[in-house]
Amino acid sequence: MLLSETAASIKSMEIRGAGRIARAAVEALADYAKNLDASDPETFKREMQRAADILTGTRPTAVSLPNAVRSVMRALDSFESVEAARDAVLARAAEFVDHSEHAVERIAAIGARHISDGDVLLTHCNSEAALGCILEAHRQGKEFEVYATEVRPRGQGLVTIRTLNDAGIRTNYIVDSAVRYFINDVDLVFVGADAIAVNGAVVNKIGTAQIAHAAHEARTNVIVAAETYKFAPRTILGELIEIEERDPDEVLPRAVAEELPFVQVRNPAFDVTPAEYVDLIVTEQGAIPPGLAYTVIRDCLGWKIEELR
Ligand SMILES: O=P(O)(O)OC[C@H]1O[C@H](OP(=O)(O)O)[C@H](O)[C@@H]1O
Repeated sequence: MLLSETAASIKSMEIRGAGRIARAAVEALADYAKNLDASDPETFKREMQRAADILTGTRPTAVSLPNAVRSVMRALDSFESVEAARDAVLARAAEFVDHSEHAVERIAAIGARHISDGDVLLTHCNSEAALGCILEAHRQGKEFEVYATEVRPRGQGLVTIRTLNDAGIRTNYIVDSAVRYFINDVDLVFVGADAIAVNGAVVNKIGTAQIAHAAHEARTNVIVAAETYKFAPRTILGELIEIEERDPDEVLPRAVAEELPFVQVRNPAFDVTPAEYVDLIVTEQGAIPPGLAYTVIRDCLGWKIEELR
């Protein structure tokens, strides 16, 4: 796939899910590097940076995207020839994809430990990391039931219920607004993350904060499954995660909206769940309380404060 095609697919959400977006971007960068005809290393680096900017500009919220792109671009910090730079990019990209795939497996193994026989789980949206935990617990023979939300407006819940159904897991499909109605039947909420701030706040699909709030009120634990590259280093400096607001057409057909000139359709794709509504974040490095998010940024992402400016 051409770089522009990957970028378009990420933007249109044909490629979606924070982890998948990160891997697709890195693979597109590697592909671009493979075919890039540059006369000197500086030109190579400049062209790569242009490609990196196109990819990171597609969706603003999932921090996995800039983190992944930056981890590959750091290969270009020092190099002697175009060939050496190309090899370094390809090696870094392969390393990232491998790390990402292993991280999802490791999270599944750690997260599954928190699921017990007889549990009723609730999941929102379609998170590879969160579903990995649920599927792994099922694979281990644990008997449980899942509530999965519809996920307006894009309906990612349909992907989730297909996966759960194919695995043979008993699933209840509910509209997003039915969460509080059912929350007292739920033992554990399992969701993914698009970004995690230094204060442990979790940015995830719109509706997650409402679910976590209802869970908090019902004393139901909320577990977030997220690879370490979803933690956002720049939040150390007080930077907020940008919340993507998508096309109103996703919510209301344009023809209907046009008949209602006083109505503005708002379509934020994500919301922020405060750390106090999150009980545990499962990463590939282990499970941590949200208050330890800073240590993940410091120890796993390997960026010094000076580099963040
Ligand atoms: O990386 P994984 O765990 O698959 O997904 C993490 C999150 O990414 C998705 O965003 P979108 O559907 O791309 O907007 C959802 O918000 C999901 O919870």
